[in-house]
Amino acid sequence: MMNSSISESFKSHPVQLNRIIPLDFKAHAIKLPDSHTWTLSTDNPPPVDPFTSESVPVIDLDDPNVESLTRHACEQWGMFQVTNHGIRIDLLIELEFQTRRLFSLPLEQKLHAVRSPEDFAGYGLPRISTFFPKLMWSEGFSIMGSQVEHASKLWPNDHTKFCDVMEEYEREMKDLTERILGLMLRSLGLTSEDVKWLKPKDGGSRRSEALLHLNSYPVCPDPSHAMGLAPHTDSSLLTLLYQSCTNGLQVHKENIGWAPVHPIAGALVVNVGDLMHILSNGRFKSPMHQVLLTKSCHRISMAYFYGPPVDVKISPLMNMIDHKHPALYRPVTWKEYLDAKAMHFNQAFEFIRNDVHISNK
Ligand SMILES: C=C1C[C@]23C[C@H]1CC[C@H]2[C@@]12CCC[C@@](C)(C(=O)O1)[C@H]2[C@@H]3C(=O)O
Ligand SMILES: O=C(O)CCC(=O)C(=O)O
Ligand SMILES: [Fe+2]
Repeated sequence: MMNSSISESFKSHPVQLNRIIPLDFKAHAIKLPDSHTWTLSTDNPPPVDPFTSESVPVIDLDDPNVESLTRHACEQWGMFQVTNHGIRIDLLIELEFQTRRLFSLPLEQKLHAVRSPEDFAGYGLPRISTFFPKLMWSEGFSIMGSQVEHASKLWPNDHTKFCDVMEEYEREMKDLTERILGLMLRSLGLTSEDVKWLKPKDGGSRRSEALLHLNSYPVCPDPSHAMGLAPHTDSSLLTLLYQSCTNGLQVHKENIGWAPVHPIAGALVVNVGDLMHILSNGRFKSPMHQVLLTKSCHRISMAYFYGPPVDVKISPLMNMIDHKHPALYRPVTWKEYLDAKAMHFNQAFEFIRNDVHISNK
């Protein structure tokens, strides 16, 4: 955990404090400050009508056709919701309770656990805030393991329950993410032999890594001129998101535009990450998504970013390559990819494309 890909990437690309420390949202509940006023482009088509058009697929993990449904969802959307995933509803309720408990603390108390410029863990603005002139109307808390140091700064005598819940959720997410990852790979015709790195032998540094990130989007005085989370793709292999019951998440789909991801009680959202896009040689898309705000609901969400062990190079899988489909990307570790993202944001793929960097031997 000390030398994780994520921690190493933050060390190489520190974040300025003015892109870490959130606003006191409660003190600005009446008027949106200029620092948070976005000129939102009008070239997006209006959001699709939820009753007439296609929406993000919902897959029952017990469905006999689960593999082909998964492949279709990953090729067409890069995102789907899963039900019958086996995560206990009381754990999800407790997770939401602890998350709301954290974000409802006064700002000065949350700042006791603020991230430092070279660290990924703790309280602060989304990392992608460095790429925009205006700030987003959101705050977050990043966890790897139980994050006792930061939690005990928030609640000096009363952090055990928070840490226990987060740790239990991380354990459950790890198993479920690996199960869904296996499903995605089988749906592409791959066997466990093809992806041995997925289940590395325990011990040493060869362990998959993950980050649990809690997101909070307070009620906003002027939602149409503010941004919850700007359009981005996830820098993971796979992200599992619990969005509780508030609206706001949208995913971008070719020929459709921005489509809302309607909350379904107890369901989890699965998001294809950039590394899965690379592994599948572009066959599975890592989709753009964003979060818009509302005037009346304080949205929270919990995103579990799953990635490969620190020394594994991710590149298009052999089975995805032939003379018609040459390898589009060169091999990268997760750290190298996070660094490319920290420098080039949504253009990161361009920097690891084969035709840009190396000539094929
Ligand atoms: C493992 C990850 C995933 C990161 C980068 C790194 C650590 C921080 C993560 C997030 C969490 C919040 C949304 C996001 C968009 C952000 O701003 O910081 C994520 C980002 C990404 O998916 O790129
Ligand atoms: O809040 C959400 O639903 C989206 C969060 C997200 O996209 C992220 O954390 O990467
Ligand atoms: Fe995301």
